[in-house]
Amino acid sequence: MTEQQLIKRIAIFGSTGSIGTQCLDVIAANPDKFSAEILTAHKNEDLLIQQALRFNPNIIVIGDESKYQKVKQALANTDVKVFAGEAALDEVAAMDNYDMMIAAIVGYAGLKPTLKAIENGKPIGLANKETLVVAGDIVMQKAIEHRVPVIPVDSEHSAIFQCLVGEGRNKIEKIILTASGGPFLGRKPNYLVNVKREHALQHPNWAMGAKITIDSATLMNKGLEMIEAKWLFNLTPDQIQVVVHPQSIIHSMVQFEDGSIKAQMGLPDMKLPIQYAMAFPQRIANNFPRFDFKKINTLNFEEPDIKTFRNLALAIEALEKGGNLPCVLNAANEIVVYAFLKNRIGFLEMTDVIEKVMHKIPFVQQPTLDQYFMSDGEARAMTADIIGL
Ligand SMILES: NC(=O)C1=CN([C@@H]2O[C@H](COP(=O)(O)OP(=O)(O)OC[C@H]3O[C@@H](n4cnc5c(N)ncnc54)[C@H](OP(=O)(O)O)[C@@H]3O)[C@@H](O)[C@H]2O)C=CC1
Ligand SMILES: CC(=O)[C@@H](O)[C@H](O)COP(=O)(O)O
Ligand SMILES: [Mn+2]
Repeated sequence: MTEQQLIKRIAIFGSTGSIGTQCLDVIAANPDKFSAEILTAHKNEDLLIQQALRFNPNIIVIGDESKYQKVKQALANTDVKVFAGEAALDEVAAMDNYDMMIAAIVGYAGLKPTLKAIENGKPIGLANKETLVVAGDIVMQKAIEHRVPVIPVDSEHSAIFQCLVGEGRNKIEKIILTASGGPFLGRKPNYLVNVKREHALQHPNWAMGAKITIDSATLMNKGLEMIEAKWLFNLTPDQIQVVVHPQSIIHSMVQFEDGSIKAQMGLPDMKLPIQYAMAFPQRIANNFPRFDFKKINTLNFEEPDIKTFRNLALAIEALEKGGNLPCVLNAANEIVVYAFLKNRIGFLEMTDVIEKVMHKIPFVQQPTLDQYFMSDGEARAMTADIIGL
């Protein structure tokens, strides 16, 4: 954003998703502060067209090339430029016509455009945690080289970020990531063996896309978030603790060297961390519902059951060993979640398959970006093969 420009031009990569649509809600509520400059979708061309007609962005990208003609025709009477295909995401991320990227694509597909935006010097509002799980060392190193702020959108990491504002060089003793526990909190394997996608998609506190909702049900989401936190806040694995907090009111906490703990709280509503990342370092007044201590007067905390929810144990193993193991874990997880959503694999089988893949793909201690890409491809192929996809 130039000094004269008051409006921050936002590029939403993944505008048709849960985060993307809420980001557009924030833009719609603050037309004096933000505009939607770039919007991208993968398959949902109808919603992308609607968004383009409403927000009049400069550029849109439809990932699925077979939908290009339909989108182009629908916007024939507008000035919106339409691009299509995976490569277009990288090309558009490398353009100069926006001030901040909101990285809201789900999964590994978000990595390359986010890297392009960083190389292009654009600040990132990062929802796509998989980007840091796959190649966190390279992504954060590039962000430092290009002096690009990576501001977390993920609610827990936004909470930690907010707790750290004003702390300067004060040392973190540990962070405490809160986990809702998902829809199966307290359940044991004899119950989980039979659960189906419809039940697993019922998150108790958050309405989110399908992939992250299944990750929350298996506790893989919290494992991915531990790895995400390591890279965002430069932490060692023993500085990252997970606590189950079923109400999702405390979004996470930081404990400092003197033992003092800071928490960030609020009702579970992703518009708040999205807006915070977009407006940082300012806070913007809004009419989002407020947390009322008189209405919810009990906040509970307990240890995560990693013997039952073994995905979290696998993610901790990947966090501790590092190298390409988090990338392999992520790739295998993306495939098993896809298979579970298609009713091709059971809830507990997901963990067994991920474990096999993690222990079969050759370990690389310090991968290059190309080696991360290769590990991702090998892990996906092996996972699909084991499942029989
Ligand atoms: N939802 C939430 O509340 C939270 C989400 N996050 C993270 O944010 C990210 C987005 O999550 P969420 O919004 O729930 O996901 P959704 O599934 O709701 O949306 C995903 C978005 O990515 C697009 N997309 C999917 N696959 C591809 C692909 N291969 N190439 C390009 N674009 C693609 C989709 O396009 P289309 O719909 O057109 O196919 C859609 O716009 C995830 O990494 C998630 O972990 C983090 C914290 C909270
Ligand atoms: C909203 C958000 O950030 C999600 O990642 C959320 O935290 C999922 O909840 P749990 O993984 O704690 O169930
Ligand atoms: Mn989260």
